[in-house]
Amino acid sequence: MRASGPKRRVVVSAPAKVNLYLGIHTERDERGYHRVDSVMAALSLADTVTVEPAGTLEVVTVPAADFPMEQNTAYRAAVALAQAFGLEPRARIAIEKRIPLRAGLGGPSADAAAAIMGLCALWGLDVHDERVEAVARAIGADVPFFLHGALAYLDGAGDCLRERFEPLAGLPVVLVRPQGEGVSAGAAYARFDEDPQPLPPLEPVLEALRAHDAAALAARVANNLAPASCALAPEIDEVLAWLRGRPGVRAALMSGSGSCSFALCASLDDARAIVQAAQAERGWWAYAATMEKSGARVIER
Ligand SMILES: C[C@](O)(CO)[C@H](O)COP(=O)(O)OP(=O)(O)OC[C@H]1O[C@@H](n2ccc(N)nc2=O)[C@H](O)[C@@H]1O
Ligand SMILES: Nc1ncnc2c1ncn2[C@@H]1O[C@H](COP(=O)(O)OP(=O)(O)OP(=O)(O)O)[C@@H](O)[C@H]1O
Repeated sequence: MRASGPKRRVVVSAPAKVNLYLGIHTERDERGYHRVDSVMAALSLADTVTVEPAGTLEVVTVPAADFPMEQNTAYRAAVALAQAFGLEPRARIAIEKRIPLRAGLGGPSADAAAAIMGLCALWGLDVHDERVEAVARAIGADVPFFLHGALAYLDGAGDCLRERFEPLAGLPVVLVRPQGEGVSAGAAYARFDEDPQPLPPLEPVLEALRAHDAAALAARVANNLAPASCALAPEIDEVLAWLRGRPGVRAALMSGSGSCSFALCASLDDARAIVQAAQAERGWWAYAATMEKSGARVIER
């Protein structure tokens, strides 16, 4: 029988997300962060984060990152978590990357949430402790979502949980990211400020999710950050127009700050056919995902 107490090696799944609704307000908080209404869904596309004890703090990624380890959200999360609890951040964190970067799929945030979850298990901390929540929020606006489940509405800076919904687990979602640099979230918000867009209706989206109604949801998804991101990366519009003309697409929308877009599909076969066509006809990155039933979660310890 396994002894209770701190665990020795923990493997955590770090799922990507899409924003089914993103409404950016012009109002900002004391940090300069915009007020945001955000509805996010976790997906079956995921990084894998393995956390184990070590002499110092080390973060390695596969494939290797092109930026210093100290800038990795998982590294920053480990330092902040240890500091919040008066511990030394002694751990090795290995991240298998599958979620594309600068895509609006929340990869860096998911990795941070998974690292936090793994370190809590390793160090015997309660992941529901409010200090853990504060650490998550300090690392990135999307990080708290991944600690809270699979389908949720958040407000504040997009980091305050307001409502959780029964996951639409298994719902097919195809992801398509055009070639190019992608879009950084900060750049998209800065562009938004130059030409703020009206808020789309939020309540109909929440009603569709409360009713667990995927068809009603598809008619209501919206993102008012999309015009800003499309101005920075016009190829996003090309992807959206292409997606909307494919068989089986119920709705297509840019995720988060882009440059990845997604389509809610009638079937997984439709999603797979779209992946093939996106790769063969356009050379775009594409992935046939489904909605998940949980956010970041321990898969092995
Ligand atoms: C676009 C979204 O992904 C939608 O889910 C998020 O709003 C962004 O989440 P994120 O990548 O975790 O964002 P962070 O790393 O916290 O912030 C990156 C930058 O985006 C801007 N930012 C982010 C969130 C927010 N509510 N207002 C902002 O203005 C800030 O300039 C910030 O410096
Ligand atoms: N764990 C990580 N994985 C990938 N990139 C990371 C990680 N930690 C820090 N980064 C940095 O974050 C940058 C991407 O940030 P950005 O917020 O634009 O990403 P994103 O993939 O669009 O995610 P989001 O949807 O949360 O905005 C990378 O270019 C890299 O420099």
